[in-house]
Amino acid sequence: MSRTMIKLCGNHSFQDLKYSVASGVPYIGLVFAESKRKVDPLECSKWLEQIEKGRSQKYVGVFVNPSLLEIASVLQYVPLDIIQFHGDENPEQVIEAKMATGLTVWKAIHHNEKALVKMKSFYHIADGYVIDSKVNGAWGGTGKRFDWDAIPAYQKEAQIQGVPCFIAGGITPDNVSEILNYRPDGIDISSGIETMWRKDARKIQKLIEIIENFCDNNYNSMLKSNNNTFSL
Ligand SMILES: O=C(O)c1ccccc1NCC(=O)[C@H](O)[C@H](O)COP(=O)(O)O
Repeated sequence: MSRTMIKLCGNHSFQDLKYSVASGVPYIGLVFAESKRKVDPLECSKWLEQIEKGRSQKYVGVFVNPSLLEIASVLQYVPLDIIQFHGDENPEQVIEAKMATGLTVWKAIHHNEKALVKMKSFYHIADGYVIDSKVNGAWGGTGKRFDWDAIPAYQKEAQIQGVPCFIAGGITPDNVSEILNYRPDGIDISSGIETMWRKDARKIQKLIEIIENFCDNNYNSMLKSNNNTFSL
């Protein structure tokens, strides 16, 4: 059983970034769309210069319906590894950006009755998905969860497409155990690791401990049920 991946999103200060990078999670999110968590590319590049991230950690830039120019103006300063499209971009726009930048692209899909059809339209285009809640007037970072019973259908579609599926929206250290029972490839969290809009090191640590314990326990019970033993 593979570990659930973690993306800590919406880092919008030097201190936020330091906490998220130090946690060792594989994905660090930066929002370049209109939001109270929006970061300025130049300022962000100065923070990043002072931070040594782990070799395998990746920076994910979150955009909402961006033009190519907008993406380029961020990439000029910030060495993003992944572009996350969090608006209502169509497949053509995502292909165009993917070709122009050569970067990995993730597509956010907002949970609703048409979401699976939308997800299918990004087959062979999106390199990963973030399934999020949609709240009027906000594209993301709302702290609101959707009906998690819908998760298996999204996971199944991502599996067919051979790409990872992150679940977002209202996840917190207090409810993450519940979502782990759905075995998501990854979780994407912003509000749930904040206190007064700033990343909270204690919440991050609690989140990671819960996920690591859950994954280790499941791995161990899987070994037991397969009757596997290690010999020294
Ligand atoms: O975080 C934002 O403010 C934001 C604004 C506009 C588009 C996307 C945004 N966040 C994207 C994310 O990947 C968040 O982690 C995701 O929406 C979950 O947020 P939360 O419910 O606060 O954990």
